[in-house]
Amino acid sequence: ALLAKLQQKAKEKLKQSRTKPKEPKEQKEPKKQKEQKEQKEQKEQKEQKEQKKQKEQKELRDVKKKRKADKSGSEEPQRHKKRKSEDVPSFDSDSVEPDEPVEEAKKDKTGASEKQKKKKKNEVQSGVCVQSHGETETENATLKPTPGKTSAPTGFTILGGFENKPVQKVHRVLPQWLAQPDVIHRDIKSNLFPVSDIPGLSAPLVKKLQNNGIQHLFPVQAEVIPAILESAQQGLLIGRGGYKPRDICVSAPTGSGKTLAFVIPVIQVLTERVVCEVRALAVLPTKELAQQVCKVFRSYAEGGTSLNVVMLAGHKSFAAEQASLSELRGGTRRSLADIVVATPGRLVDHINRDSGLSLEHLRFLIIDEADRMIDSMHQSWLSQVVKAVYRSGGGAGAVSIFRRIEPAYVTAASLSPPQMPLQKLLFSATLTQNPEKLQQLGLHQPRLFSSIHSHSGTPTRTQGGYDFPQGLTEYYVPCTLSKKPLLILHFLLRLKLSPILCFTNSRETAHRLYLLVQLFGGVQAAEFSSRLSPAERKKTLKEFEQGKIQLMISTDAAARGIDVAGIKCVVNYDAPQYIRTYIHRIGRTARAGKTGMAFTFLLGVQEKNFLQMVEEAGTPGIQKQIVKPQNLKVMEARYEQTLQELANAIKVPSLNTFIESTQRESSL
Ligand SMILES: Nc1ncnc2c1ncn2[C@@H]1O[C@H](COP(=O)(O)OP(=O)(O)OP(=O)(O)O)[C@@H](O)[C@H]1O
Repeated sequence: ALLAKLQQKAKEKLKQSRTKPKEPKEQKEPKKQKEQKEQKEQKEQKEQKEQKKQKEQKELRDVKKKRKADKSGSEEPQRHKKRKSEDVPSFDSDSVEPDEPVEEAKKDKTGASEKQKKKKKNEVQSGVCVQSHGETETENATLKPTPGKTSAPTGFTILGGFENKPVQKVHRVLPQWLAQPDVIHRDIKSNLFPVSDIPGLSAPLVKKLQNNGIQHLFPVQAEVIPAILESAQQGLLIGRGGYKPRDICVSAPTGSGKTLAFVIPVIQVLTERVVCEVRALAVLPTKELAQQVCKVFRSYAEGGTSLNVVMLAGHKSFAAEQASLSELRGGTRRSLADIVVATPGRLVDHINRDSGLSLEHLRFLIIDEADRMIDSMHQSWLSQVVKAVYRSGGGAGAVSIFRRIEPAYVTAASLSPPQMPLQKLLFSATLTQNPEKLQQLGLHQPRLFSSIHSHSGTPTRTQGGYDFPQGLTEYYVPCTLSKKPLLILHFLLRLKLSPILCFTNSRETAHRLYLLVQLFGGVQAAEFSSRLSPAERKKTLKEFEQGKIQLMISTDAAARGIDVAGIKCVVNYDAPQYIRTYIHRIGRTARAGKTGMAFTFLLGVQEKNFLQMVEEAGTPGIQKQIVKPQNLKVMEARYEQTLQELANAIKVPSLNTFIESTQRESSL
């Protein structure tokens, strides 16, 4: 307006100068002074107005603030501060925030306040990447590009986050049933329970146990037997209260008596059955284990019950197994088996070839060596079994208790109609704690029984570790490859540690060592591996058990579950590669509360890794056992001669080749 006024005045002046004669110079000066004076006055008035406006705004804000403070007296000061900007409705870019010190409120060249800059700096430090929109976007639009910084082309401003930050440790959180198991005491000897005191155990079975020389039950049996019996309290056809019973998982050390923990309750529950149908199925990973478990089932089924136990493990021809499963009478097929003990491969064969194995009445599915069986899930044996169990669907009438429909989801509706339950019972000395692996088993409200670790006397469960038998003493023997055979001979002939169960990592090593010991003489040895037929293996095991064999050299075929009484010493001729293998191997001794020793021969390169692996597994302690070279010297001459004989016998061109091949196989 001032400019327009001045222009107007200039125009008028020009007009006057054209019409009027020019005034003398002295007359011009006062006019200019007058104009400057006017401008000054106008400026002062404007400044006064501005100050007044600011003062009013401040007063208004103060009043509002005071009111708010009265209203929410308990509010945190930080939150209150944050609201300041919200409380100032007419805050524009030119006004100075009155509550802040003047320096802080000062604007920089780009128009952003110090406070805003600080906020931005914090965001950069915390590595936040925010999308700029609304107010921030406008700010960005007016921001002049700073050297070294690139503005984001897509509406996103990258504020940083490239610097190294410490990675947060992820802690494993187990489901409650895995994290809080029912505790089983690991110390067998001081936790024996008289058989007659076990709740729910029938008198005939108590008698049978006593007749078999069992006066007391081991901790795992005292916990698990009543739990299984309780879940079948209402009989075979219906779960307790009409509901499906909980599945049971048991993790207890090797040799702690897990077999009887499922054999006894299953026999007791099935004794009440009227019609013979397959109601219990035990699945085990190897033929030898199936035979062993079958033997235990038979010993408790015979005399006193009419239960039939059938084994499907390939020890007989398929046709012979088929004949033992069912018979045709009066045009209808009748089951001849109440309890089936099987290996997964043979079991699936019988299901697929419809050999007369009906699982529609199955009440107990026992998975022994469960972790190993989960590993073999790729064979999909479990899904085939479950399919066979629910094959009849709703055929026997919609509300009949014989109706069996595989529950997809557990809901009130799916659980309310009573139906014949299928209960899974899992057993292992090294049961996985991996919920993802366990999920493959489709467990229903599982209940875990697990042994305790009591180094300090306080019962605490091994975290991520394993349980070792109480009576076991572990040793490792540092050695060289060429001295290994001499060491085993030293253990047998000089230390008199027989019977020894010796493990190698391959059947070739087992075979060569067997030949070497045979040629050396003075020791009754045998090998046990897939080189032998099932019948030969059975014979070897029997002879070993009878004490006819002093040294049994085996692959991991005998590492799991094999129960041979009287093994004093286990030798890991080749160090095992996995901790689970180690635990099962050494668990062939110190069984049923007895004592035993386990030696592991370690090459220099293996020592560190092996000891770390065993330590992490929670070993109560592994001792170093040094065999002095002079102790082996007496046998060396004979040993060299034997090696030559062996080289000729197995037609290996030179001794070096023998040693080299052994080296290759036994390297970790
Ligand atoms: N209550 C008991 N009293 C005496 N001996 C028992 C008792 N229970 C089991 N045993 C014996 O203890 C030994 C080990 O039992 P079992 O084979 O069931 O152990 P396990 O826990 O299955 O071992 P693994 O994990 O190695 O398979 C067997 O010889 C068995 O006869």
